[in-house]
Amino acid sequence: MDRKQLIDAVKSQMPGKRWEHTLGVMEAAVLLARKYGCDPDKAYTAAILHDVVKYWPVNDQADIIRNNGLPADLLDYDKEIWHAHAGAFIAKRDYGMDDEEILDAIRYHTTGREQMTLLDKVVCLADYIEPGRDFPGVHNIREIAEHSIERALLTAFDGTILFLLEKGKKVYPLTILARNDLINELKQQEQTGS
Ligand SMILES: Nc1ncnc2c1ncn2[C@@H]1O[C@H](COP(=O)(O)OP(=O)(O)O)[C@@H](O)[C@H]1O
Repeated sequence: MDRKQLIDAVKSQMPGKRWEHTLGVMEAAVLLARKYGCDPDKAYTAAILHDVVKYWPVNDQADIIRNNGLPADLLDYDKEIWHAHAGAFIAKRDYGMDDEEILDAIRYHTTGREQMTLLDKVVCLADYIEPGRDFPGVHNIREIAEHSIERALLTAFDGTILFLLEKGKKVYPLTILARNDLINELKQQEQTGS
């Protein structure tokens, strides 16, 4: 499948509004990749695919997780996070995506994870700050992203965690682990002056 075919195929899986969001993530991911030094092509491809199953019925997303050995604990948390893991599985099965770095970036784009790669960070942050996003605090995260991808992502995760706490919802622990890691990374950067 070439790039154009991939774009057309993924576009057909979602309503126009969500496709506009995907276009925004593609744009933001390429800019972040260029700025922070990871492969813009991989960032672009991961961004195309990141929400591929977002608009599939949630029962189908749950079945993908249940029937293919994906982390079953996801199903104990908000269904909003299922599409990332299910999406990585479908990207491989139905779209022939076999680049593990790209699959990881799709898989962890909503929750993050420990030891996030630069590509993981780029796609995850692009999802938060793409031009169509308009939630309280997004301008601040965009500004921080001008000088630190780790600090911007930390601020974004803090916002998501606070949002979930305020709503009385459970927090999938991977986001806490991702946050802890980012704090460690920032501390290290401070110590080494990088
Ligand atoms: N660690 C987590 N635990 C539970 N829910 C989470 C967690 N991280 C994110 N979410 C939920 O997922 C939502 C993210 O969805 P959204 O930004 O629409 O994802 P995407 O852009 O990938 O479709 C958040 O609003 C939040 O409700």
